[in-house]
Amino acid sequence: MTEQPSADDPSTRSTAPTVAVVDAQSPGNVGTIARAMKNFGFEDLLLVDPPELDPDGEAYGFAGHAREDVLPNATEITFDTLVENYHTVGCTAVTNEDDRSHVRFPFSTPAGLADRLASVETRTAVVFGRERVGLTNDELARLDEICAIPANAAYPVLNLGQAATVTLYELRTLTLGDEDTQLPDVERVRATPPTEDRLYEQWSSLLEELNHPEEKREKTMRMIRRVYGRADLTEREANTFIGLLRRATERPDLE
Ligand SMILES: C[S@@+](CC[C@H](N)C(=O)[O-])C[C@H]1O[C@@H](n2cnc3c(N)ncnc32)[C@H](O)[C@@H]1O
Repeated sequence: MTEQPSADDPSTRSTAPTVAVVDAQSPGNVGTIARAMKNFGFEDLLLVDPPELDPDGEAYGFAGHAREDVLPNATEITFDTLVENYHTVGCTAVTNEDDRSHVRFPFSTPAGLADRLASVETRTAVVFGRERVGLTNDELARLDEICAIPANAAYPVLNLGQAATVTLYELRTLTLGDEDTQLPDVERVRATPPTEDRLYEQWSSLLEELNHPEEKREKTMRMIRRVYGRADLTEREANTFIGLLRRATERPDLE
């Protein structure tokens, strides 16, 4: 682990948020967070009172490819230096039982935070707390803002690694462009109006073959249009339905 940074350290000038963990306690949690950081394009990990990170231990075992960079480059920092040098966002569960004038209010969701941070160039640290007791009220009171993941009111407290993963997933828009994610950019070819017309004509023919009652046909056709309208069919899907409907219409046992 490297020494704590000075305010002028160029490695900490990135506008992508830094991730900070206060007293992570379990090395496994540090590894899980480092891996989530690598998955979602975050590089700078700050650790306040970190546990021992043995290269043959859980932290490196859980970190996946982050064992090559995020984890060995993690920096130890004091809480004081963290709050002095960063715009700090404290992540904590918030419930209806919390006093509204309390240090947990007001709060953003991770998605709201991502939107807001997109338009500011502040050196931000997203701060997570201890597995057992989270961030203390005294610590939360010293942070600039609060972020809470909306979860089940009956049990909104995620474990540390999960909380960091969900939060960093939402914040990925600050670090990864579309071209940086692995999902292929497959062009979705919507069914063209002439294909849709052929689809509805084929349905009409089938209703005819089925001797569907005349007085119901208009309503039935409207329903079919609405269903396909909501389904937002691709050209290929529409053609598959046309083929199936044609085969159904031409079945000799319908005559
Ligand atoms: C297991 S939790 C700590 C539990 C502790 N009893 C508390 O209520 O803060 C560990 C860390 O995960 C994060 N966390 C857990 N649930 C969260 C939520 N719903 N929203 C934001 N952060 C959360 C916080 O950073 C918290 O300090």
